[in-house]
Amino acid sequence: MSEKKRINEIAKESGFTNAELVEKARKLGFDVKSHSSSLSDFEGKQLITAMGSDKNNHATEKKAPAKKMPTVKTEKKADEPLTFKGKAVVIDPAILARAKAKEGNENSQVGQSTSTVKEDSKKVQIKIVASVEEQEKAKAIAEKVAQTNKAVERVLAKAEAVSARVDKVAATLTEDEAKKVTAVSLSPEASHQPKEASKKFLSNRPKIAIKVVKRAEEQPKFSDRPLKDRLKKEAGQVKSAQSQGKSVRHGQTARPFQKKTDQNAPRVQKTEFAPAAVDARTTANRRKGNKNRDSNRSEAKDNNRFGGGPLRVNDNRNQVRNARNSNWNAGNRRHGKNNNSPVTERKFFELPETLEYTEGMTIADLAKRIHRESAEIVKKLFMMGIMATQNQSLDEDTIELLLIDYGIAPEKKVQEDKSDIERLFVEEGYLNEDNMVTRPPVVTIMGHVDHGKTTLLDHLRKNRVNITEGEAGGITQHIGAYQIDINDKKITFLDTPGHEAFTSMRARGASVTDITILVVAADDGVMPQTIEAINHSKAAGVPIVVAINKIDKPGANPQKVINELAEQNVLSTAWGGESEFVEISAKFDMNIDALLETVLLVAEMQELKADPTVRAIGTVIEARLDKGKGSIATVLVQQGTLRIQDPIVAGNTFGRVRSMVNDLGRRIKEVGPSGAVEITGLNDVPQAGDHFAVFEDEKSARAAGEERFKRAQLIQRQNTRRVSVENLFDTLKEGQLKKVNIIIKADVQGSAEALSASLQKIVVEGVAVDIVHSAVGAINESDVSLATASNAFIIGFNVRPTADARDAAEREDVDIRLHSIIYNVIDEVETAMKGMLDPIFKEEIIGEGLVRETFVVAKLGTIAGFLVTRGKISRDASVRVIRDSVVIHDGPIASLKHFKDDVKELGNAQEGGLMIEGYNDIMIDDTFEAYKMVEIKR
Ligand SMILES: Nc1nc2c(ncn2[C@@H]2O[C@H](COP(=O)(O)OP(=O)(O)OP(=O)(O)O)[C@@H](O)[C@H]2O)c(=O)[nH]1
Repeated sequence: MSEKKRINEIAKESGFTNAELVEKARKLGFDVKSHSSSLSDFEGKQLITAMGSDKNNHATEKKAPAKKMPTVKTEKKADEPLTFKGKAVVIDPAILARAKAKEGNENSQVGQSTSTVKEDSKKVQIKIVASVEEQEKAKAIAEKVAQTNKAVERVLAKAEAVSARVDKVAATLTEDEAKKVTAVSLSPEASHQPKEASKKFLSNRPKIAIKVVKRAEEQPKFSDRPLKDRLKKEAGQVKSAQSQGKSVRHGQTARPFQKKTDQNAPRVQKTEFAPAAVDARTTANRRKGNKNRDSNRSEAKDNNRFGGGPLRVNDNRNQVRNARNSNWNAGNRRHGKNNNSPVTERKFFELPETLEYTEGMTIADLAKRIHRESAEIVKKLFMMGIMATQNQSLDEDTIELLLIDYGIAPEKKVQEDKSDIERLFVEEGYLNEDNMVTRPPVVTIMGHVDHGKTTLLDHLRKNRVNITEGEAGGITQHIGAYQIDINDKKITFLDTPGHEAFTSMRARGASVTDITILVVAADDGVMPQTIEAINHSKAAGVPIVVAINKIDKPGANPQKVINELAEQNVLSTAWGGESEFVEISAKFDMNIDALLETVLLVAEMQELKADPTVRAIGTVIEARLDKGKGSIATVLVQQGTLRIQDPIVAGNTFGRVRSMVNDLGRRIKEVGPSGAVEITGLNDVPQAGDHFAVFEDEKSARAAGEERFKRAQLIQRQNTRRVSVENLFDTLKEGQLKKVNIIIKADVQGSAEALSASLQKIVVEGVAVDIVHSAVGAINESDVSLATASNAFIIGFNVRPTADARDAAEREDVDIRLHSIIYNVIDEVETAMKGMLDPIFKEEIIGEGLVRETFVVAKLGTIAGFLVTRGKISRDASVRVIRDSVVIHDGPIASLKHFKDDVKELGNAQEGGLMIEGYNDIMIDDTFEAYKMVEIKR
């Protein structure tokens, strides 16, 4: 059985190509289609034989490479990985044969190969030498490194390793690149290099050269080319932009440039493109006014990077990032707050000529208004002796001082003080004239003790209050005030007899009384409290209706009362005076109607009007705290109408009217002018005499109430200054007083009158003395109360204040002057009014001492060793030296010592040393008394 073989198998075995064999087979007449066609054993042999005869025809040409190649391969195997044209070769005899045949065909220069190899080897050597020469620096470095043998060996070893790596890299390179790289050592020609050449190659450290060559070639491959291109392109853009006169944004041009420059292989780019970059940057800088210092700094960094060497690519990249950041930063700063550009100077503002200020402005507010720094104002205030911080509120005086200092005319802004409810009582425009209606008079009953005030009030309440049927058993409630009807007209009575309430209310600035009924008992006549009541009424400018009471009594003498009242300047209209006189009997209801009609008449004369349409304002008559209901206040409505749920401010309290009860105990929903009601709903208890006002809403009521409370506390702390002889002149100077109010209390009427007449004669420009009250008797509480209400001071002539009055005066800070010589009184008041009152000092002896020893100290003087025999001797006292009962010296103490220590004072029975200022003649057994000058209150 003959075996069959495929042509490709024969080709493998014979070393011929499939095509050759197929072609030959066809020529021999075998039936073959391709290299996979089969031939019998015989045919195969025939084919080989035929091929063999052909081969012989070209023997030299083909065999030479065929035989040499394996040799080369063998050599290669020993030393290096098998490569062919720089590619790894698989060791397969058939492929090798085929490849060889192919190469033979391509070159057809088998005979010349040896010489070519030789030439190439020379080239390689020349090239190596050349490259070594070119890389002198590298050599130098290598030589330095190779100063020790070990180092040289290490370098050589490294070179070998690099060589191996180069081979590896070359294997992966493209054919062209491989050609370049292996031109030195890896070309097929080079592979034919003898071993000696290889050794020589190594000894000359060709690998280092190769390394350098490789680096030089790699550089452009990885970064140089594209970067160059980009740089060229962008530099071109910059140039073209410049040439077109376009503005080149720094951030757009300089930044990309930096990036390129940094990534580039150093020298080439620097020399080639730096000028363009500088141009671009210069342009940008010029446009920005050279503000961008950072960009210059980053430029310097760039320059430094140029010297960094090609191997620091990554480092450069980082720097590029930094440079980019710095550029961005620079760009941002241009727009941002941290601009490094020169600080813009504050625009100068002229000071205003006038400035409308509000009290309580802070320094910062003021600084803003006058366009000056707060610090400047703080400094200015400091120079003026005022320590303040910029957020501190300034008072009116300080603001005005400051503005005047700046040359600005201060103008206080008139602000509506919502918390100032008092203004509503005097403000024009709060009331509407068109809505005005007649209102009932508010009457207070005053008079001396037991003259029948309470009897009259009770009688009026019980018999005149219009109690309708079914109303609380006809019993009126005591709420502090009530209203009666008489001839369809109403009269409001304040239910507090005496003048305490009257004065206390007046002292609080409230003036609710329209008419005073002065009750004088016909059987008793004018008594001290009658006079006080008269004076109170006069001081308040309230008309008096005199009720001569108890005319039913057998001993009643109305005429006497009229006469006495005339002495007090209370004259009947029948006598040409201003007061109405009515003779009554409160107890027996005589002439009460006449009294009430007289009151109404007087009221009519007064033309008492009110506007019931406005929000209510009025005065607190009484107030108390009820355990169940809380704060309860009786308020007298003076204007407007008070309604349930009204937001209200009363004194320093606030709230909403929760309930209203009238004098009949009836719950009502509203009350008009001159009506008195008891209200609940206030957050605290107001005081009698406090004003109240209804607000538009609870919020503003609360705000006003709180503000008033705050201010009241402040005033309390400031301890309100009352007029006294000491501060009289200052008070007059401040323009607060046009009248000096004086209350005179004397031992006898004659003295009081004489004093009163003398004081009224004092003439001080623009000021008049007003004797508010002049009476006989001790200074009592009522005098103090009147003095408080009238801002007066009291002169006691040969009289003393009662203990209560003294306490009250101290409490209310009322000045009481006690004298026994009229001239002294007049002199004091006149001096005070002229502001010439000198303080009075009194000598106060604090202690005595006895000199027991004297020591003379050079340069110092005589020191007296002494014993304190009475009281104490203090350092700040003066001493009077007494010898044989005669005062021989009087002067201040220079030093006081206890043993060697300086002391402030020495007590009784203590010993010490003493020096007297300017006196050294002190002797043993001299005595001395120590005294101080103490200012005494007048
Ligand atoms: N005969 C007579 N007695 C009267 C009259 N009015 C009052 N009285 C009596 O006088 C005394 C004192 O009367 P009051 O009403 O308490 O006098 P007051 O002024 O209120 O006295 P004080 O409350 O102490 O200030 C009482 O006993 C009354 O009865 C009157 O018109 N005729």
